[in-house]
Amino acid sequence: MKYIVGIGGMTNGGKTTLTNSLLRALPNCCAVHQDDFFKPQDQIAVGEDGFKQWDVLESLDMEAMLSTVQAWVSSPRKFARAHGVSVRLDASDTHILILEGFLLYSYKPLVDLYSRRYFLTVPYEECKWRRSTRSYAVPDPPGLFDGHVWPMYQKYKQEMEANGVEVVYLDGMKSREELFHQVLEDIQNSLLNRS
Ligand SMILES: Nc1ncnc2c1ncn2[C@@H]1O[C@H](COP(=O)(O)OP(=O)(O)O)[C@@H](O)[C@H]1O
Ligand SMILES: NC(=O)c1ccc[n+]([C@@H]2O[C@H](COP(=O)(O)O)[C@@H](O)[C@H]2O)c1
Ligand SMILES: [Mg+2]
Repeated sequence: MKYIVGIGGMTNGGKTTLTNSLLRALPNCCAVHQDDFFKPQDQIAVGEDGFKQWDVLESLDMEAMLSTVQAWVSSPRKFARAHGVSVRLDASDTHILILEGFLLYSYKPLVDLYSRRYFLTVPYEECKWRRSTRSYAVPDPPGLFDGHVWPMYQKYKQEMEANGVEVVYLDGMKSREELFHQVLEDIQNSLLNRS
């Protein structure tokens, strides 16, 4: 069985942290990180607001991300081997792929592929604070969070809801351990119901 999990939601909600814990715990599990598909800096548009528009779908090479997912779908074993994930021969024939990123549910060709879509959120103040402690490959210029990051987050989330995309909301204020156990149990239950 092939099972695709989305760990989506806002920037600094805790997506990458949660994904790394799940990867260690789930058998035959690979991950694809949306952050690996940002286009080069010189291809990122500059908005009327003067900010580079990192937080829009057009700044990501989503076709390349889709191809990567399709490669996993066509052969999860080959994909796992190529990505250094050991395939457990004793485990049932279940293969899991985690897609992780801040715009997972806004790209039409991917949206129906998920078996389960999670969406991490934290309150505005917490998000802004966590973001201020991060160092991205391209550092945030002053004012980016309020001028670009937060408005784009709200826009895409509203679109997702208007399109009726079903997600399981996760409270990113819970501890790392609590979130990990909650999602691990939920995935395990969902797998049991399918088998
Ligand atoms: N459950 C949590 N509670 C408190 N801080 C967290 C939690 N999960 C992650 N963090 C911290 O928040 C920041 C963003 O986490 P990260 O997993 O990189 O988020 P994302 O990938 O969603 O941007 C990091 O400094 C991380 O250590
Ligand atoms: N990885 C990069 O090349 C890069 C560059 C500039 C901004 N970012 C930021 O990365 C964020 C998405 O990643 P997180 O969800 O892990 O925060 C976006 O909000 C974007 O502004 C990433
Ligand atoms: Mg991340």
